[in-house]
Amino acid sequence: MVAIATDRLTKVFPDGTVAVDEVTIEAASGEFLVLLGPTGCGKSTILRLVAGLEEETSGHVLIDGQVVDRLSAKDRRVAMVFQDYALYPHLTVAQNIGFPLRAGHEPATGTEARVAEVAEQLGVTDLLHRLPGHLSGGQRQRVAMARAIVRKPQAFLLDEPLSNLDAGLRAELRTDVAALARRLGVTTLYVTHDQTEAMTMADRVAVLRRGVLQQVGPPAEVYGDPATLFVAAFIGTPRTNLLQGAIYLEPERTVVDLGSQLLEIPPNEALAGHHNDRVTVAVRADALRPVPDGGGQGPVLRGKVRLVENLGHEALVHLDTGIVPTPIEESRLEHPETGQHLADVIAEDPPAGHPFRQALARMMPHARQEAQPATARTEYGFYPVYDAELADQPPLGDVVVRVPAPVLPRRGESMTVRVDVDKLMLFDRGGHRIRTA
Ligand SMILES: Nc1ncnc2c1ncn2[C@@H]1O[C@H](COP(=O)(O)OP(=O)(O)OP(=O)(O)O)[C@@H](O)[C@H]1O
Repeated sequence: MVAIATDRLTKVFPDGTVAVDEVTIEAASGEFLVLLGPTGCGKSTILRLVAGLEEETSGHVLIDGQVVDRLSAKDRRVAMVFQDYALYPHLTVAQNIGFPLRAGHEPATGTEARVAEVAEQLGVTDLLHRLPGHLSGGQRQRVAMARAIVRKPQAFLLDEPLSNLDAGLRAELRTDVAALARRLGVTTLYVTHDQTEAMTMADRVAVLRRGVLQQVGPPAEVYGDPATLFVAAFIGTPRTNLLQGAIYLEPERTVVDLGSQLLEIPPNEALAGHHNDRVTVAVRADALRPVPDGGGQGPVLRGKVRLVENLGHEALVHLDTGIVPTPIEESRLEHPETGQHLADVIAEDPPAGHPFRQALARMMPHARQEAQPATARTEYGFYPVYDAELADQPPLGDVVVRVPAPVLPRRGESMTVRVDVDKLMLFDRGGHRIRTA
């Protein structure tokens, strides 16, 4: 098998859209590399450039170490599978799978055996005589995969192949697809905007934003050690709490002023140049643990319960802490999962007068009552920035905490959470990580 690489690959469309911006990545031979990012970040364009379906503006595509910029799509020997299957409706499953062999004028004798072999690998042997119209979505996708591998490609390019399937089938197929790629040892580039898919399938994940590569690493690394604020925000469910703050270095302690509350953090040499700097504190729900009111010793945050999302085995509790979140300057389109949270829908989208928002507000009449931009209330005097253009109302100081069932708090109750400061992540104003470990 062969490695697939891009070298400062750039694509600017005629209308000036920079879809891919100097992206350099390499999928090692046999590796399953997932390109992850929100809608419009350039994932599909990268795949199409690698496949030779699109011409790069600058930079190179390398297959097996060779620059293939001048090779036609057909000569690159990579197989691409799209989300919409694109099977021929009037051909049977067997004919669909065998189509690339016939189109490639390979001897008919070998075709049948090869079709039978890949049908077996994909578990579609029983369907060989059916027409695509008589298959389920999952079956169609298996057939599309079978057709893609029938010519023993050097690499697999998969563009959101599971996104048309329902959730259950998607979970099942994602295991199958990853297992198949590994069994065949084919180098695979897999595009998705679904972080669960990326985290469960990938050897490594490449996170993209607006055409720019943010970070490449194994799933545990991009989750646990994000390089940029965007990666921290995009990966993780529930969404990472992103809080505006400022750092104060004092002889006897190091403090992050969060506007309405202070958090003492361990002194760290990496912070030496950051006295007085505005930062974003990223804290995932797993770094927060409810403690009895008062909190005892150690760093805590305090807030009022604003919303309890009961998930059965646990609940996600939204605390109004008065701390101002850092806006991530992304639209809902860029972050499709956001829409699943009712509170976020109300907080972000659609605009105030919209009937949908009014309907939601009737369902949750108290949801935004206390909205106030936080102002300095600590001795350090840090004022968070509230950008009125990014939301039509001041954001609530929402911090999301996991609380195990069955003892769930109620709305309006006070709550104290202990912060595991070793898991705090700090980002500078440019969104770059300030590494403290
Ligand atoms: N032919 C084109 N002409 C102009 N702009 C284009 C063209 N194709 C794509 N784009 C733009 O390039 C950017 C990247 O598009 P691309 O399809 O690669 O994104 P994506 O990350 O795959 O998104 P999705 O998940 O929605 O498929 C987008 O802003 C898109 O609107």
